[in-house]
Amino acid sequence: MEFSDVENDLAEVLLTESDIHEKIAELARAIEADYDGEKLLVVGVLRGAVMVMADLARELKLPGLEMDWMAVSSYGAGTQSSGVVRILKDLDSDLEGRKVLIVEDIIDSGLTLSWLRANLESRGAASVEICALLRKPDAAKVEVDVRYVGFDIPNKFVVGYGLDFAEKYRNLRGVAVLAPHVYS
Ligand SMILES: O=P(O)(O)OC[C@H]1O[C@H](OP(=O)(O)OP(=O)(O)O)[C@H](O)[C@@H]1O
Ligand code: HPA
Ligand SMILES: [Mg+2]
Repeated sequence: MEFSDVENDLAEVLLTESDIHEKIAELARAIEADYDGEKLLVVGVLRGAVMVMADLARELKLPGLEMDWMAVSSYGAGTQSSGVVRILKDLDSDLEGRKVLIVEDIIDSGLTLSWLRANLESRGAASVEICALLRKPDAAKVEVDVRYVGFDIPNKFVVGYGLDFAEKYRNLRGVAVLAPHVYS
């Protein structure tokens, strides 16, 4: 879906498809350097991280790469985190002794990832690192130690490239600020 299809719902385009793909290649090179020769398990956080996970995993040249998925939710249909993280679908993999990289679309309040990292660490993983395409530094309620970040963005509700408002706009190829009239 192109921005022009939903132009009236968007206030501003922040990142184009090519901005994102350039950044994902950059992140992949950093990850490859850190996990060279190792068996890495990438964990995509459904549903927002589907696009980042699909693009990043295909960009990574790591022969031992495995992919698994977890679904958690803290936003429901609103634009504010409820602060309560629910597991909707758990991993299929055993994490004991594994090197794990959580792949996320966005760190907003940080509540989802700080909870998720602690949860995965408690399962005996050898290491748990985080890769997030977007981060809102001004929205942090808890600090999350992220090894790989794509872009720091303003504290505005954004959609596209996996990110939704009430399940819509996930299929936009870029990332845009949602116009306030859509949710107010
Ligand atoms: O840093 P936080 O404030 O916790 O927000 C970030 C999380 O919120 C969104 O997911 P959401 O819970 O809306 O579910 P979804 O991925 O299915 O859209 C987003 O995909 C992140 O997972
Ligand atoms: O800005 C956002 N947009 C969509 N989903 C989100 N989940 C956390 N922050 C956001
Ligand atoms: Mg999510």
